[in-house]
Amino acid sequence: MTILIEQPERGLQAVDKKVPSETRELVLDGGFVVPENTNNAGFFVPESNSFGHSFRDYEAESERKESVEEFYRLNHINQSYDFVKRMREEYGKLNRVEMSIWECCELLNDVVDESDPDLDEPQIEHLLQTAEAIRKDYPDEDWLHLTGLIHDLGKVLLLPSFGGLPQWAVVGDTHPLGCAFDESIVHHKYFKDNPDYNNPAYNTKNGIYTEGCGLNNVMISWGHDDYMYLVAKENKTTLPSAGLFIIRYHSFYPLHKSGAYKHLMNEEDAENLKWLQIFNKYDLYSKSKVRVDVEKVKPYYQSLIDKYFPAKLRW
Ligand SMILES: O[C@H]1[C@H](O)[C@@H](O)[C@H](O)[C@@H](O)[C@H]1O
Ligand SMILES: [Fe+2]
Ligand SMILES: [Fe+2]
Repeated sequence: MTILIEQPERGLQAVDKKVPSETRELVLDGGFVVPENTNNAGFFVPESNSFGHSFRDYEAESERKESVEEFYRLNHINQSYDFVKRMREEYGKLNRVEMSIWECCELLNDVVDESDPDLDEPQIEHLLQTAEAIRKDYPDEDWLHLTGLIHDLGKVLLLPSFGGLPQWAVVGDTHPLGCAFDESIVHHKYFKDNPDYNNPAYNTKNGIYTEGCGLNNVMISWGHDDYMYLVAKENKTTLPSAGLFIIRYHSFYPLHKSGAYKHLMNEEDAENLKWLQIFNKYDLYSKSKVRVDVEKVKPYYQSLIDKYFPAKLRW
């Protein structure tokens, strides 16, 4: 089957990487049939996830509904400004493990994400499904294939050797701290028990920030996105800034799906956001039960790792 992907506007460019203007298709051709549908912008998207529900439907009755809601309750209560600040400082030291990118991919074999209503496969499958789907549609953007492969590697924070953080501190959608919690955030009602909720310094539209200050200056809830961004940056990756932006903000659905918090972006963020929106279709709609042959694709991804990363990284 073929899925048509939303078109970025013609003539607009990302900072390092020009957003291509020709039509791209998300092809999920694993030899299985997925019901398809046309969204209101005229693009084909799969109608249902592996459980037969629509994607990111947090209200649909399913075997995962209750546990996902409980996940967000804990996430919203515990992720405070102070918590995030402490985690960034602590994990910014990168003094836990030394290993290659591929070794980290293999560790994800043992990780299942409890926040995700659409997928219960080991995470390594999701990485390869995302990367391979992008590769089919954007064959020349090798940096974007690699970004797909590594975007969720930060989920190793769940493993004991990385501190064994609870799920609410690793996965799920992200949102800013230090300003009001936007209503578009999944299960928003649980924020009322967050210590920042009634703090007048943090609960206005701008909070501690100024308009256009740039997302780099905004504290985002702690998890696999920001951690992997820190790992990539501190280990001196040569990925373009759009790749780092995707890794850092791919769970920031309130921004890239709902358009909340756009007033905090600067010009560079606005350019990079176009790539993130392309990426998101692959991250979300490539989730399926179809397995990728790891050994077959490994040499290709290893060549990209060698191009953009050192052999060993500090984690
Ligand atoms: O449940 C999912 C999952 O944890 C993804 O890795 C993350 O990027 C999404 O934003 C989240 O909703
Ligand atoms: Fe993610
Ligand atoms: Fe993902």
